[in-house]
Amino acid sequence: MDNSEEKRALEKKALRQHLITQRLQLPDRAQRIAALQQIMRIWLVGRSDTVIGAYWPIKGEFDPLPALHRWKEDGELIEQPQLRKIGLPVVDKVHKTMTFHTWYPGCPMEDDAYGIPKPKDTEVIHPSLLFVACVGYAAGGYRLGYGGGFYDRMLAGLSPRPFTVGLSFGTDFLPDFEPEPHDLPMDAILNDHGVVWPI
Ligand SMILES: Nc1nc2c(c(=O)[nH]1)N(C=O)[C@@H](CNc1ccc(C(=O)N[C@@H](CCC(=O)O)C(=O)O)cc1)CN2
Ligand SMILES: Nc1ncnc2c1ncn2[C@@H]1O[C@H](COP(=O)(O)OP(=O)(O)OP(=O)(O)O)[C@@H](O)[C@H]1O
Repeated sequence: MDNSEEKRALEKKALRQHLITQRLQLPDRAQRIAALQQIMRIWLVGRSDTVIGAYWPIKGEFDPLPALHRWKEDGELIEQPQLRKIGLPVVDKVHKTMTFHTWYPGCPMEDDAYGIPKPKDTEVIHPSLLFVACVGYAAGGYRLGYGGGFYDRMLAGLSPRPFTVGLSFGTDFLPDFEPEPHDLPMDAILNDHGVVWPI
């Protein structure tokens, strides 16, 4: 790493820390969460996916699982022939890879190498739609994550790629974010105000 790259990495680290602290302290967190739950549910009505990937929330991330669980139950009401499935990420810290495994409420869980709960011994699934947690987001659908590069690496190796939807709070917008060559933009970004990408 040369000096300018090192400076950039340190700035990104500080930015992540700032955004995570701000997110944990949001004074109107409950209202923002309620708004984004509604927005997610309405957005999902227009989609025909049957397998959706999401995440187990950490560090004050928005929790996508209540809206997805309702989406799953709605599928049973309309008797969608193929049962709807929800998956959560399982990471391999050594090879830096990520797969998705079935999750259901009450599913046995265990901690992954980063201390994030993951489904224990459930089947691998291949989501056509992925909800992705954002630490920050920017114009063009760009996302700042925790710095593992798991989504970029996984998406770069998938064909066709799943449709990717970043979930964020309005306070996480980064007006000056400069994407790096490996950054793959999200297909859409939702926050507590609605669909903010594409605009
Ligand atoms: N809830 C949730 N689960 C998720 C993700 C996510 O963003 N949110 N991921 C999305 O990818 C994957 C896990 N990604 C991770 C990426 C980095 C670190 C991590 O520990 N990073 C170092 C800092 C690295 C750096 O800044 O250079 C650290 O925090 O010490 C942990 C998990 C899969 N599961
Ligand atoms: N397609 C790829 N192939 C190999 N390495 C990659 C690829 N995409 C990203 N990386 C590496 O992953 C690391 C982290 O990237 P970045 O800082 O963009 O993470 P992030 O998107 O914020 O984090 P995350 O996706 O884990 O939440 C970088 O060092 C980058 O070189």
